Amino acid sequence: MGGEAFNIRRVRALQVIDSRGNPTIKAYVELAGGGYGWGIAPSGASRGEREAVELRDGGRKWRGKGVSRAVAIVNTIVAPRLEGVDSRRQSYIDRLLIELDGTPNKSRIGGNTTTALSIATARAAADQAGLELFQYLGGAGARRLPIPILNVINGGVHAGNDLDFQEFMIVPHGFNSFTDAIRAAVEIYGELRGLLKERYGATAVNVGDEGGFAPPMRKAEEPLQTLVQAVEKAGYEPGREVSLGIDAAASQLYRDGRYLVEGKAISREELLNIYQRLVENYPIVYLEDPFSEDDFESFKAAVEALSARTLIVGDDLLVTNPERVKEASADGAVTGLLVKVNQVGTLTEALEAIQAARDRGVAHIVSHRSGDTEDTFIADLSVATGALMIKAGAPARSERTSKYNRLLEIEDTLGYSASYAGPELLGLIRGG
Ligand SMILES: O=C(O)[C@@H](CO)OP(=O)(O)O
Ligand SMILES: [Mg+2]
Repeated sequence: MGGEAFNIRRVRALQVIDSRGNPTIKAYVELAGGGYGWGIAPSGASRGEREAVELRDGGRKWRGKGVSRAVAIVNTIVAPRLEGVDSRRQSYIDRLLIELDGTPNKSRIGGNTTTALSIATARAAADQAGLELFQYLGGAGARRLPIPILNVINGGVHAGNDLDFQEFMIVPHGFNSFTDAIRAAVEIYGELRGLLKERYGATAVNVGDEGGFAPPMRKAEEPLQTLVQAVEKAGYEPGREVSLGIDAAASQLYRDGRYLVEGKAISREELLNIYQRLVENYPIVYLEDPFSEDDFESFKAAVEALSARTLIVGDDLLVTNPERVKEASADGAVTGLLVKVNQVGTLTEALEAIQAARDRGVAHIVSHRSGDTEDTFIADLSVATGALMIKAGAPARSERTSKYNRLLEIEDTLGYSASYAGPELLGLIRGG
């Protein structure tokens, strides 16, 4: 196949909408040989302060959230620079975008713009090569399916209830395949719906941004207890087959050195005590952003106190930034990295962050955003990079199920050569 076939012939962008009904940018890349790719930027609500900036128009149209400026930047400034470049040179193209932007946080051309372009480029090159996206990105070794961690009870800024912590997840690890894990998750989700309806009435099973329920609960014990019941009712063993996870998204709870939990401003030590109690009483294996994005010391304390039982994962703390990952991993502030391409803005930088984590024995978890779309790129990315887990919301709402469905398809495509990360989880935590 001639090298020229991979050259970029045309780059375009368009305004589309995400799962919250906000505009977002979709980029298209066409190659000389006919290869074709697209990518849509997702959008977070509980954003880290150090994330790449989303470029938005302001004003009255599209409720001020339009991305027509970002679209215009692609069509007039970026497109001429990328045309003629070999689409397989992902890192060169991403560097070009970084240089075109020229700011440390991508505020000029927008992290949303670069994310959509970066994904579209990878997809086009894979298409031209005639490879599945996960195989193009990950090679022959990419055949392990990640553990889905499903946010089934929502709180924090993702829901209108009084739960302080943002996400309560089920982690179906004790299975031999991704397919079996998803089946269990769906069964548990169904049992949970029944339990909540019985207890709180029909409105409690309205769903939050990520497809999870948002029942009128207050204390963290309530969702955890209910989840254990739902796991048991579905016929699975809590802790052995299905464990639990929390994303506290604690930056959202942080005010002047204290954390607002259950209506009180508590100290970091008191918050750590709460986690300790929860981890002792419930089969929690995943704890994300237990402290604020500036509270490195508390993350370290959490790793010391809790890492024999649960992963301590940095999201807002690390913002998928390779330098932050190096620092936090070397310092023992995390045992897990949450990966969101749009937090840093390019695929190349996200891959660097993953490499930095891997080099330091830190597991990585590929993640969606609370405002997401039909783009299933993260499913392929998780398999390509050998992620331990994927966080993609509840098994409801198509922008969430599309990721799980893509992984079901990948497992099917791989056939006998597929493996599942689940059975390794407990050994990995206990051993580390
Ligand atoms: O905090 C998180 O981990 C994410 C995704 O669940 O939320 P958001 O996209 O709003 O940052
Ligand atoms: Mg988070």
